[in-house]
Amino acid sequence: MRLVAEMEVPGILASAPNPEKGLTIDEISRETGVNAVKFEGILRLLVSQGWFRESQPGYFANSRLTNLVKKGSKTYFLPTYMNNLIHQVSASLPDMINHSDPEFRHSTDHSKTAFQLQFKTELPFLGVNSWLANNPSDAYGFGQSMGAVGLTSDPGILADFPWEATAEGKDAIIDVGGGQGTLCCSLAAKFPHIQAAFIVQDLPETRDVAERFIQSQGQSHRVKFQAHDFFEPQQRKGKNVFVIQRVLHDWTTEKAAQIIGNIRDVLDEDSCLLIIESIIQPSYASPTGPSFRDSLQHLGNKFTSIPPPPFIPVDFGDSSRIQHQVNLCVRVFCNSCERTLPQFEEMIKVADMKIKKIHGTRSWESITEVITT
Ligand SMILES: C[S@@+](CC[C@H](N)C(=O)[O-])C[C@H]1O[C@@H](n2cnc3c(N)ncnc32)[C@H](O)[C@@H]1O
Repeated sequence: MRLVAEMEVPGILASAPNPEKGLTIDEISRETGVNAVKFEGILRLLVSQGWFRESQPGYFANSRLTNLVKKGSKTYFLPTYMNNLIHQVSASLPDMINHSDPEFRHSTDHSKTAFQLQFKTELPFLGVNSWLANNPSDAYGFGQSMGAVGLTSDPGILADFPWEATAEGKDAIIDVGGGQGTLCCSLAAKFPHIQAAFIVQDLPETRDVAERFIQSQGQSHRVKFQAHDFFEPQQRKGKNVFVIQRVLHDWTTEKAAQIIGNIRDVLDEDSCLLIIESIIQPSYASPTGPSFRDSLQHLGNKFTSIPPPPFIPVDFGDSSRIQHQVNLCVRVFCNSCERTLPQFEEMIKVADMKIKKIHGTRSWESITEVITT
């Protein structure tokens, strides 16, 4: 994917005399200078996964998916930066899990991961004084990639939660560890009537990528960046909606509890905390279970374990692939994980809080409302 994205194959096929028909492998080879025989096998594999089409024997054309890897598209950094980094680091996953030192194998330290093994560094991947903090171009690539991931989850997150009612009468919606501000920008664009300010809190090195992104979305007047270390006391007090998305999965239970504890300290009856993150379900399948019709009766606008029909896994198999993939990503980079419901409850209990409600969404993540005990 990195190869075709960097070679700008989508653009080359889009400028073919007939883009529906596309180009032959020899024509692509003439345009790009790569070896036709070597490149054809790569294109065929990508066709089999839907990334391109073979419009007629020997002709390759763009598919709808190709737009995702087009230069200039919002998702361009996934094939060209993040997936590449994930592939490099994943190569050391076996050496992390089965490390010769038992202390390393059982460590929960975020400096004892596949990332440090692969990159031969002592620095943790992200956070204060991390590898990202010391490598601005990587911080930029990572910020852009997180923004692209946001595009995959924002539609469901926005559609399946009462954002306008929750923001009513509030001073601000504050996205803690909000990266480049994708969620705030998506919320601001979809809900023009929300009066509350949108604040993206993240480390100072994220400011540049965040402010550029917010400006590119035309939201600089409503969405503001604020440098804030979430291990320090929360500075924003008042009537606020705190949101924390895809952050707690980067940290151990104790550290994650510390992060939400700092938000808990400023919560009162006029403010709330929403955790947006996946909840991992078991993957076993049983030969017994309700009919499809009865199973679907359990679907509703709240998190619930839907009883699977016979031979369908509890996590609905491949539908939960992204959650399991992200689970391993945070393992290789941060020595942490996506949580199961009991692990989620444990983290919230350690922070001396409790779950009010878990909202299932059509995204791959749930929205968990958390309150003080
Ligand atoms: C996995 S990214 C998630 C970003 C964003 N919430 C999203 O969903 O796209 C984790 C974010 O936490 C930020 N972060 C890490 N350590 C932090 C700290 N100590 N204080 C504030 N933000 C931090 C990183 O800069 C990064 O933007």
